[in-house]
Amino acid sequence: MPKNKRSRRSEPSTASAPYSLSSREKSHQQPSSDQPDLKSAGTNLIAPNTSLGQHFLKNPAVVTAIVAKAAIKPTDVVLEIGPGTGNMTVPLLQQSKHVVAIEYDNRMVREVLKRVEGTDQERKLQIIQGDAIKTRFPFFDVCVANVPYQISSALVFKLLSHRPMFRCAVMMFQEEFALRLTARPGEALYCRLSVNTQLLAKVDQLMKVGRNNFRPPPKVESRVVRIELRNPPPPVNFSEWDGMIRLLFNRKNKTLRSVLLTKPTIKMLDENRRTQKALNNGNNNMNNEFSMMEEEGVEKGAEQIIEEVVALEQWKDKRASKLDLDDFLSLLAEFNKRGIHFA
Ligand SMILES: C[S@@+](CC[C@H](N)C(=O)[O-])C[C@H]1O[C@@H](n2cnc3c(N)ncnc32)[C@H](O)[C@@H]1O
Repeated sequence: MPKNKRSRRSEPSTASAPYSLSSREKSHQQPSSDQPDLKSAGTNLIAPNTSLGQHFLKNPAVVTAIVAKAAIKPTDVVLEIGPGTGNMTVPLLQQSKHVVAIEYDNRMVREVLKRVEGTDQERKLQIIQGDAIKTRFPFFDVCVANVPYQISSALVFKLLSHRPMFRCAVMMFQEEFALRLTARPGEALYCRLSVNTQLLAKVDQLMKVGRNNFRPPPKVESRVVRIELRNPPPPVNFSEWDGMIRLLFNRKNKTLRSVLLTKPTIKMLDENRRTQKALNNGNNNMNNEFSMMEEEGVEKGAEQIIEEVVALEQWKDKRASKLDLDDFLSLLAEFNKRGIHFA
């Protein structure tokens, strides 16, 4: 989908011109008996606002496949982000106990409501109008989303930290974003997003979805992934972890030594060290790492400690682009042991 900036308009836009279907699109919309009827979606009456990522799924087979991958149980509460005109909302309602949908555009909110009005599904649907990133998520078992690609990253991080844990999230993303989620060390797409997501969740690639399955077609191909949070979560302070990963992936192909031994990084780590020390002194904890180091008269600055760590055999000449989760976890432990903290 387009890489436009997120639009944050105070007034959601209204349709300026009818959006009519080409005959090819019409033929795509013929539902089979076991597929959702997307014809009643009314998307042909509303001009899609592409700055809100409004590319609606028009192929009922894709909708059915996504909903099937979510393996929804009749007792489930489903969270849908960006229901649009409700193409997925209707089958989700049919299979679950309750659907909470968060939609930014009030034209879409009206459209979904219109679609279920007077049906058995009406009482099972709750729509929240607002920005999904700023909205507090309710309790849910499964999340299903075909979202504007400009909020993908914020949404993934929001889901990764959501509690209580949910069973899974089945989500459509721009192809490259989806591939970043599962990229492995040494692959070109391996990045901070890959490492952070894989630390906190298991991600599976489920299917590719071509541009022509959407109306209007986005500029890029898409993929559907399933995200399952690791339970229990890894025993790591995430802000500290992310502080280190963010630094190292700023220049992922440089050696750890050259990324960490820069003036601003040393300054920042020394400041963190002083803060940590003040906090620890405030807590009057005589057993902490600083008081032990002071007693031994071995207190060092961040620069010296970084030199020491990156000279260790396992880190010598290593680059973030080639390190895996276990490597990063032991690197962080190595620094923490010496009183260096990244947050
Ligand atoms: C790609 S369309 C998908 C519509 C529908 N789920 C489908 O598959 O046909 C994305 C939807 O997300 C909505 N949206 C955009 N930004 C949003 C945000 N920040 N929070 C919630 N919904 C948003 C758009 O208005 C649009 O209806």
